[in-house]
Amino acid sequence: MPMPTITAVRAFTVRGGGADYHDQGDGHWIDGQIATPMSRYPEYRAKRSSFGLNVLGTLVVEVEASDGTVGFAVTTGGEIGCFVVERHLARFLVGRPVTEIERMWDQMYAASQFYGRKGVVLNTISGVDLALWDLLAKVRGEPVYQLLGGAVRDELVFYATGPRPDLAKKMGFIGGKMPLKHGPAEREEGLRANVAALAAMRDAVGDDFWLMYDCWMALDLDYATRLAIAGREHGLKWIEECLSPDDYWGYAALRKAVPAGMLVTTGEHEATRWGFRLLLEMGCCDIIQPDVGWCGGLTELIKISALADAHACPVIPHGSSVYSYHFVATRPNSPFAEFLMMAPEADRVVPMFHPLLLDEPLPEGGRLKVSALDRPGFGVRLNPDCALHRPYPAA
Ligand SMILES: C[C@H](O)[C@H](O)[C@@H](O)[C@@H](O)C(=O)O
Ligand SMILES: [Mg+2]
Repeated sequence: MPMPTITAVRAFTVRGGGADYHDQGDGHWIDGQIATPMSRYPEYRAKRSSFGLNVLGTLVVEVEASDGTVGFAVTTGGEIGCFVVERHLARFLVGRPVTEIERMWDQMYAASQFYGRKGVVLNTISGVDLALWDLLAKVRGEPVYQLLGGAVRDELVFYATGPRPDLAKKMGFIGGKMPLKHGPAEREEGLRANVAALAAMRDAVGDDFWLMYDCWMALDLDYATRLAIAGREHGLKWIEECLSPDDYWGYAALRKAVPAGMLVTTGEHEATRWGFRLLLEMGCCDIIQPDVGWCGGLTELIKISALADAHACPVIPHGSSVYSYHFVATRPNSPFAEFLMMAPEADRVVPMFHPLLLDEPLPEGGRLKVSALDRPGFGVRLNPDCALHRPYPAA
């Protein structure tokens, strides 16, 4: 039976949460003081929105097939992403059978290599790829994870990211990853405050609950090494994304410098099998954390994950709601997942891409039954109350 073909591709942007989950407005922990590469400039230290962390906004990609089925996905990409989709990538989709995801991915990547390869262009390709997987799975009437080889576990278990691991423990999560507050520009006083905050949280959660620091590219090798050594006595399980994503050499050195038993993790701002090949072959980290909405989509994450598995390196995707859940359910080397606490005080479980997606499944007791994913596609709907803007309608 011939498969439907793609008849239309549409790209929208939307503000206020959604896939650009850093776009939260005032009073949310995720826009509080968190160390970043911009923290060396005091005027950009208090809030990450001050230097534009939320500048892109959400990209919504819709792909419609000849039988009327519509697949969609959301990622971080905004108007730039809309331009790339409608003025460049759509030509590789329209007219193609919904099954030819590999061909469409290869043409999107090869055709944009002269200006893409990573960053917002790979975010955009990821968004298109996820929409294609949503469309194909809907045409076949199956959840995406069933197209990926089926579940290898009955439930997903999550660690929680946010400033309140003490609350996350009470909610049943297996660990808590805190954003690092102070960077090297705040010198010894800042380092002591980072360690004191970890020590206080360790006292609050007890010895067996995982505690991690997310350093969001803010550190240098010396500072990261000293933080890791100081964190050891407080049971710091892993130290995440300490350095620039381009400093593969620094990560390789850091991994040799940290105390035995402490893990070095990174990857959320890396893209494609080639970027992750560098991380793996240079011995940069113990866990890779690709974001399926940024690394190239599911089509690329399948390749990245197989490469990591050959290196015995776990793949714990950066939190991306249903888009990572459907993947993690199917991979033995993805034994747990990340859940970003998107309530402003990190004190309750709310949908990660709130308010943009309806039917987003939520962990209960820090766990999510794979059966909660048993709806066609990724199993979510766009919230009709969220105003979508289409800046580059098809010419
Ligand atoms: C909490 C971190 O600062 C980032 O906002 C977060 O998106 C990312 O680094 C993560 O690992 O969740
Ligand atoms: Mg991170």
